[in-house]
Amino acid sequence: MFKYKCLNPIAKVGLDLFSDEYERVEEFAEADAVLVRSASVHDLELPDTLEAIARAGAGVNNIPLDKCAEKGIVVFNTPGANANGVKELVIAGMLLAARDVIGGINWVQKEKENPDITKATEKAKKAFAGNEIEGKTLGIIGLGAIGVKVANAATHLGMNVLGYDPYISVDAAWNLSRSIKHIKKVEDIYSECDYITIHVPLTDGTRQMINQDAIDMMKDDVVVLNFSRDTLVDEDAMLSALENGKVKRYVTDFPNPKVANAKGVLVIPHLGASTEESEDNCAVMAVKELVDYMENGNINNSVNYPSCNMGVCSSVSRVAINHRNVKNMLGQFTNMLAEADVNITNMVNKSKGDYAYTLLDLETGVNKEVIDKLRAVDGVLKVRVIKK
Ligand SMILES: NC(=O)c1ccc[n+]([C@@H]2O[C@H](COP(=O)([O-])OP(=O)(O)OC[C@H]3O[C@@H](n4cnc5c(N)ncnc54)[C@H](O)[C@@H]3O)[C@@H](O)[C@H]2O)c1
Ligand SMILES: O=C(O)CC[C@@H](O)C(=O)O
Repeated sequence: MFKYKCLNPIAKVGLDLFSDEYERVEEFAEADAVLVRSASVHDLELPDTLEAIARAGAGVNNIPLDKCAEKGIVVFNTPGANANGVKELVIAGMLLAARDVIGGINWVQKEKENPDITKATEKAKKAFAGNEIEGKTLGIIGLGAIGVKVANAATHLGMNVLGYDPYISVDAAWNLSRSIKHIKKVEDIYSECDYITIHVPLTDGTRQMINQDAIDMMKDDVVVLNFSRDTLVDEDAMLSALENGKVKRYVTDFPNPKVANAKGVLVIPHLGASTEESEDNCAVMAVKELVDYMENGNINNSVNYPSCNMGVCSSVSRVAINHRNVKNMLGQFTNMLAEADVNITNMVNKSKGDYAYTLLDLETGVNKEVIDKLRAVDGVLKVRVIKK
């Protein structure tokens, strides 16, 4: 029986994929597997029983990835599963920045008891006139699952689209419309675009990437959209730029006390992925990742361990070893098994950065003594007997 804990509400269509072998628990400390959306895991004590965390979403800045890796806890995310939901809200954000629909709707609410509202409308509406986005230039920083979808959609709205991503994946490049101009220097995005939208993960390298220097390079009246994470933007610099008229609108999906009531900022309460479709997609992908890891030891879409897949376990026994990516680990594992007279029928060893993972299919079962010996190897972080 496996125990799982949900740190946030997770869509039922995903949870329904857990078989009777899985029990939902209320205590984090009891869980073998955890599902999470935006709740922070940083301050939680990671139990020794915990094998895996699945982030039903893309951003993993709410999870201590290295701390988890050190404890042999594999962290998954669900790449692309909510990208369409975010794309649609980015397009809505651009339109709301271009046209004062919100000001207009607020005016109607204020005037809702006015019997002459029809006549008053025709006088008042000029205050809410705006611009069209067709023909304007959109710059996209980060051409991953979301950036590519925004780019392609914007071309269909008649925008000129410039894209910047020095680490673009082959898949993303294949999916990108040919009409998108590939930009090599991010400075060109800043200087050429009427709308700029950022779709990069929050890391130490991207934090505050939209800073005073970046804003200084931007065109007057630029609209900046941030559906990625608030700390990607130096919001003090952004608020000054709104104040002095350099930036026309800042559209953000991340309310905080600084922006919530600031003039010129359109603040959305983190709704990018809040669609039934995205929530379902993320939950289904996250649960499938956890089940395959718990039952077969396979790793798909991990952000702190390598991908590793040996399919459904059909051998007598399977053992998984999470370990550091250092030399002679495999040699020690195979020697120990040979000494215990255990034949390895299939084996995969993969690494990602400082961490590695080895899956071993065995012709016979292994006893506790051998498992304890494997656990004692310097650099081994976790040993799991997936099938006895
Ligand atoms: N608002 C929401 O509800 C919501 C929903 C999903 C994702 N997000 C945020 O959006 C981010 C992106 O999501 P995604 O699904 O597109 O992720 P993704 O991993 O598919 O794409 C991120 C892209 O950013 C690129 N990149 C990384 N560093 C860069 C840099 N310095 N300059 C330019 N490009 C860089 C990567 O190469 C990659 O192509 C997530 O990390 C998350 O923080 C927010
Ligand atoms: O779960 C959510 O609602 C937000 C998800 C989003 O921020 C992500 O990074 O995928």
